[in-house]
Amino acid sequence: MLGRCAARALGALRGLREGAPPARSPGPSRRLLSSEKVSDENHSLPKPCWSKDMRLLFDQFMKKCEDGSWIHLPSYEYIATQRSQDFPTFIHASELINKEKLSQGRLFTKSFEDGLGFEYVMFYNDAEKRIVCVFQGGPHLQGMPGFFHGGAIATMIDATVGMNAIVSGGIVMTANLNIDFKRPIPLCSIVLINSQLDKIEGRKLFVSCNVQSVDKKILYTEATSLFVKLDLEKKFD
Ligand SMILES: CCCCC/C=C\C/C=C\CCCCCCCC(=O)SCCNC(=O)CCNC(=O)[C@H](O)C(C)(C)COP(=O)(O)OP(=O)(O)OC[C@H]1O[C@@H](n2cnc3c(N)ncnc32)[C@H](O)[C@@H]1OP(=O)(O)O
Repeated sequence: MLGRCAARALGALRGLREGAPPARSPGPSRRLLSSEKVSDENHSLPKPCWSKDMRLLFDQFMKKCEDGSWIHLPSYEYIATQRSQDFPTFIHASELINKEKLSQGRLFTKSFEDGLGFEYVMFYNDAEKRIVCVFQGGPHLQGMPGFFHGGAIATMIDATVGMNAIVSGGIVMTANLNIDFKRPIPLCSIVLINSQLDKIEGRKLFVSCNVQSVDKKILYTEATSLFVKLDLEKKFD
């Protein structure tokens, strides 16, 4: 059975999509799909730009979802601005940023054309408090020729450990992120980002992660992070 915090966070994630109907149930999605079905709405569903290997991994994880031990996490480009009152940081941002600009806000990882930037899908295991992200990076994420930019890797790590912290703790922000880049990651390869909630101390959530090749033979990156649950009474300057 899904923990209360995880259920609430998952329900909120679904309801945050621009124009999305309110989430009927905060429980996990039981809608099982395979890579043959293509959607351009929920970005964590198979798209034509996903490689065969990415689809294969998607199908393998969707199989693991069948007994409820793993949950396929949804992912959308836009966060409904009408829900922004729920988030103190957004309230502050809306005071500083032009309303029109704010309405153009889009999740950074979703700002590239299909296949050129960040293609990914995340799966959550509530019993083990971990998330696996299957990431296919596109050619526009290049740093050193032929390899991913370190900032692109950091972004995907932050997104994955961040999602783990959100599902475990609710509304959080990254306070600290330490990354060891051990091997360069070839451009356009598919990797697994394995994140794990290590401990919770009051408002602090400690999440670690590694980035591995799909065959798990190469350890590319390791990271540790600290997320802090936002104090809803506090105003940010
Ligand atoms: C449930 C609904 C979910 C809705 C989700 C909506 C959309 C989801 C869609 C996609 C999500 C994708 C995931 C993306 C993740 C990306 C996250 C980010 O990138 S966040 C952006 C980068 N981070 C920031 O800008 C944060 C800037 N910092 C701050 O705002 C603040 O410092 C703070 C982190 C909020 C903490 O400030 P606060 O005043 O609240 O706390 P304190 O300072 O009192 O600290 C509390 C506690 O933590 C310790 N702490 C704080 N910072 C650090 C640090 N850097 N290193 C070590 N320890 C730190 C501090 O010492 C206190 O500890 P203690 O209580 O023991 O004294």
